[in-house]
Amino acid sequence: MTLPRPSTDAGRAGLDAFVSAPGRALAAFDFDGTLAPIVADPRTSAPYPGIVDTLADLAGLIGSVAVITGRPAATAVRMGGLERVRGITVLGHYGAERWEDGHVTAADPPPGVALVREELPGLVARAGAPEGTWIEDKGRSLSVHTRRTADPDGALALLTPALTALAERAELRVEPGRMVVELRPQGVDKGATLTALVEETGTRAVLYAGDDLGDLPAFGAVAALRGQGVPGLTVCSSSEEVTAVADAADLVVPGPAGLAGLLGGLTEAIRAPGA
Ligand SMILES: O=P(O)(O)OC[C@H]1O[C@H](O[C@H]2O[C@H](CO)[C@@H](O)[C@H](O)[C@H]2O)[C@H](O)[C@@H](O)[C@@H]1O
Repeated sequence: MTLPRPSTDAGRAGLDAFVSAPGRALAAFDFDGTLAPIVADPRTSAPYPGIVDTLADLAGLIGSVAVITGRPAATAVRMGGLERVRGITVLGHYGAERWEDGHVTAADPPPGVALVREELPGLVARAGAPEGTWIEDKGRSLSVHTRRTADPDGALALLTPALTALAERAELRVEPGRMVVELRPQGVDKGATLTALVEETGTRAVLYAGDDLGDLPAFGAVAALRGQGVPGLTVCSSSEEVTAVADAADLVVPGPAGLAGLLGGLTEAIRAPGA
């Protein structure tokens, strides 16, 4: 299997460094839209067939593997069967939660989350949310999904002003995503989380793959790490729903299926260098 060629010089250098010194490489992945295909009902998400086995193979060859997700850490582990990947770190809620070896550590959520939990159903109803709008309560954040409405973008446009006002009152952050708006605690994002993990693990080459706007801070972190002498590769799991991520990536693969191919190619390239 031939490895795809990143479109940027920095991405090519990142890929070369990753494959040539795998023992100090970190591969980190978003979950929904990256490891798991997008589905209409978030409660039914599942990894792309075979991708977790491929990830487990790769994990045995490189320094560190992580998933950094907007989901609660334990939810991503359960939905993904990620406990099968030896040594994996799963950072949930953009890094506010950490799952390792079956244990979750996290600080308490700020009080604004309880305020949003109380007020969100009434606010969504008063705003005239169309049928199919769904509130996902993730414990330390809440998301309003519109994918199952007749006009998801229109529903988001209708609801976002009121959601933004509620987030301001609750001192929470508004996180836009694929047919979803999330109200979540401030002070953490995937970029800071990835940077901290790179420092903690002594990583010398980093790969980050994502598909949505919430992944762009991690792409920014890879760019900043390059400036500090850590080569890196950003990978977009592409969709027609979000083009900004492809625009920012060194390498674009066609969705989770394309990522599965890339992971297989990396595994082969590390096992048989120069083949
Ligand atoms: O950081 P991620 O792992 O990508 O999580 C981001 C959000 O993913 C989920 O929503 C998205 O995936 C759903 C299932 O495919 C889809 O129905 C929805 O439209 C997407 O926005 C999840 O439900 C959210 O809580 C996550 O924040």
